[in-house]
Amino acid sequence: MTPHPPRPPQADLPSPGVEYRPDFQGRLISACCPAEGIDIYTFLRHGEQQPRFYWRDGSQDIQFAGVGVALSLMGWGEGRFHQIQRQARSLFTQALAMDEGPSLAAPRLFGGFAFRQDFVPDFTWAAFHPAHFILPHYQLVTCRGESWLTINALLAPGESARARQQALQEALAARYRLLRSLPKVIPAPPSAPQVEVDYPLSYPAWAAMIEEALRHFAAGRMDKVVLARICQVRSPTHLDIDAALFHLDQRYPGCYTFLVEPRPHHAFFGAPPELLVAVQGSRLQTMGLAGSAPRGATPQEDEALAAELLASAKDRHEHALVVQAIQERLAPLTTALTAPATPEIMRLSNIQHLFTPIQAELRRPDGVLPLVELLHPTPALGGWPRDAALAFIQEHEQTPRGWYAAPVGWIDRNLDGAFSVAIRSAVVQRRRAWLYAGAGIVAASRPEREWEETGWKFRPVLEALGVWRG
Ligand SMILES: C=C(O[C@@H]1C=C(C(=O)O)C=C[C@H]1O)C(=O)O
Repeated sequence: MTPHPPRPPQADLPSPGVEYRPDFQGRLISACCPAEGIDIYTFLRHGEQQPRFYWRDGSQDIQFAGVGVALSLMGWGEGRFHQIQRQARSLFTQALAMDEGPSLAAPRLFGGFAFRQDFVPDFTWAAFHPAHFILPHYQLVTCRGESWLTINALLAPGESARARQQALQEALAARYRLLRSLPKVIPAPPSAPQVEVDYPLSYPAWAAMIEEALRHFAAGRMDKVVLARICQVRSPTHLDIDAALFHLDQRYPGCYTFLVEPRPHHAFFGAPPELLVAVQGSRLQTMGLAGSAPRGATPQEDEALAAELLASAKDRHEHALVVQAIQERLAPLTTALTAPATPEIMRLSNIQHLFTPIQAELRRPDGVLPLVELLHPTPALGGWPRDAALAFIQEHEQTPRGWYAAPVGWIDRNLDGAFSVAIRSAVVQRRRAWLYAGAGIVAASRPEREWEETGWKFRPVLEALGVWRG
């Protein structure tokens, strides 16, 4: 008997029957129209019985929302980034070019990745996958006073493009009229007075995990690890995600508010301040964000806390590891890599951080996903060295991270896009929410201070759910 030839690496092979194939499932066809007068929260509320997506980049004054599914793309294991890239490329290169609107209105994929490639959905993350992107059936984009409504679908092999285009335009016009006729939704202020809030990880267990990390540092096995804990909220009534998003948009205007709800009532949302990476053509933007201090009660106190943070050797070290790792990973792929030598302060309603903006030009632009793969997780969410930190997290954190601290964002038809890291976030199923918050641990960390810091980081989502209790 001849021996079997060695198996080729599995990572990059298409999974037959699972990966999107334009010749089987159909080619992308879409139509768009200006959507003057349609408000994004009204659009989202109207779609609440369907999968929904939302993304807001405060720095660009841009909001995207999606409702329903024209196509789902998934990826598994080590090859998950490549699998999504390959499917997105076939989707957009094979798309039928009809009714071209402005690039703002063009079809986009929304989604993200689990923190780990070996993610397995558990009860909390039942509707999530290791990599999952959705081309929404309806998509609404608003940017600096302009808004566009887009309808996306797949044209089955053999189907008439002209007839389908006509049908899509009629459906789009009908949806526009319907959305215009609905009363504008202004989500009520968050309020959940009778909720139960608990923190499943006790303080002694947290302190023991940190002491163990300190022993690893002392033994020279690691320099930094980001450790997280969770907060569980149970409410007698449904938690109002739309109100939470609205609140986060108002309260954290510079952050990246997101919602990924792949199945109704399985919503993952949050308002991270941290961009993992944005790519447009050859232009790349990212940041180092690590090192945290509370906000002061007065402007003077705020300034004093910021000055203390900038002068803290522990926080500067924690921050420098992030900036160095990002620069090292990007260096071979980029030119004109710039990062100021001294961090700035990023001030949010609940916290202040050390922040280093980083820019570069890509030598061989190929969209955003290869950069997401390269950078995730930075030492701001994993640690340093990466493998040792990830192994430590896997062994010692008691709750799987799911999609917490992982990339969420969007991809456009050029495969460009933007991804934040899904922190200051929660996964919500009707009356229950699980919030995640982590902190970077280095040799000079103290368990009680890091416990307190994770407490400040729960605050945005607790407030957004109407639950904040000092
Ligand atoms: C891990 C989180 O935040 C990260 C950790 C920080 C820190 O340790 O100072 C700061 C910003 C984020 O990169 C979180 O919010 O859950």
